[in-house]
Amino acid sequence: LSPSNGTAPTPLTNYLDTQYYGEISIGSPAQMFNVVFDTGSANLWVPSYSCSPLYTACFTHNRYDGSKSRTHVKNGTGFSIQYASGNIRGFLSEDVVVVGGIPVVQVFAEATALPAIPFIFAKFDGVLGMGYPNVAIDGITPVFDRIMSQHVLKDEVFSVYYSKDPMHKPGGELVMGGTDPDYYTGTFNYMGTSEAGKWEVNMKGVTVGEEMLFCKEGCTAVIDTGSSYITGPASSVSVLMKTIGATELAEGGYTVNCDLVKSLPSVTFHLGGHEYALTEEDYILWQSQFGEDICSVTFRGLDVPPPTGPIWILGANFIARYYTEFDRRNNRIGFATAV
Ligand SMILES: CC(C)(C)OC(=O)N[C@@H]1CNC[C@H](C(=O)N(Cc2cccc(Cl)c2Cl)C2CC2)C1
Repeated sequence: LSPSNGTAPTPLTNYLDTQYYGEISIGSPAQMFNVVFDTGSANLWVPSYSCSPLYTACFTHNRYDGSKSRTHVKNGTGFSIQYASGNIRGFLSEDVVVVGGIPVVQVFAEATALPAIPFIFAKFDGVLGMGYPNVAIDGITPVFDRIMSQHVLKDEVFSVYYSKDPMHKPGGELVMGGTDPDYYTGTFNYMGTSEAGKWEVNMKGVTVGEEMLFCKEGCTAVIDTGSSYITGPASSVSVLMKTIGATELAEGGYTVNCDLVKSLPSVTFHLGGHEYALTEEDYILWQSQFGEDICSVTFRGLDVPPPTGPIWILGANFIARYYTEFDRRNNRIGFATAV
């Protein structure tokens, strides 16, 4: 722990503004893993040493070997996660997990089936869910809950900074127990989570330029540190893309003519009585490939079926603009302007 102030920082690496991950250790002696700290889920999983060689994605990542850890406790219960992007299967184990210098005895999943799509593209090894316990598969107590019950944190909160500047070191920071004033300016605006058990809030509307076009009767916004982009209902996003003159690519992405980027409108999210605007700098990913510029739009259409949906998911590109505090003590989320 940082001396006496009860906060525990973990530096994050930024990969292409789409994957932000930090290092944890599992086992004794420590086996190191890069994980996404994902507020949209609540389980910890890493690739397993006993992953079948059929799964290439296991062999391009660090794998946990329980037989090499003297603090490993066998469990063996089956485990699976159905992501929108692919499922993961494996089994449960228990061992000492160290996050930000804080050790916890944690039940986690060893993945033995890791689909190449999408995990061959992942720079991280696994996922550490920072969601509420009731999102946790198999009712496993999440890591942050185990850390809170040790009463070592100053406040029962964690905060996330995602940098957009490739030169800026580190690429981001997770702070457990508080916030890091080095990475935001001004004050926090808070809003209650819409249902006690998820990192989501009520959104009052989405404005493009000066006109409120979407979510006019109110809707739900999920603040998801594990998502790269902003997603909204497919119909709304396709209208939004038409409004800004974007064209759809095969795999669901959108691009705009780079010459038009500077004249693009702001997209503003009305949350908790405040307006959170993203300018074209925040939502256009400008890449030069083979000498030509590609300007992709970091919005995606995604239809989440009721009762969960329809929802908007505010991911990394939103968090990169608005430093976010996730407050478990008061069941609220705070935003401040990121530096
Ligand atoms: C219902 C439940 C299973 C809990 O839902 C979730 O877990 N929902 C998760 C919500 N947060 C994003 C997660 C996700 O999409 N990925 C895949 C991913 C994201 C960005 C970049 C890459 Cl390369 C990848 Cl592979 C996990 C790595 C975080 C799903």
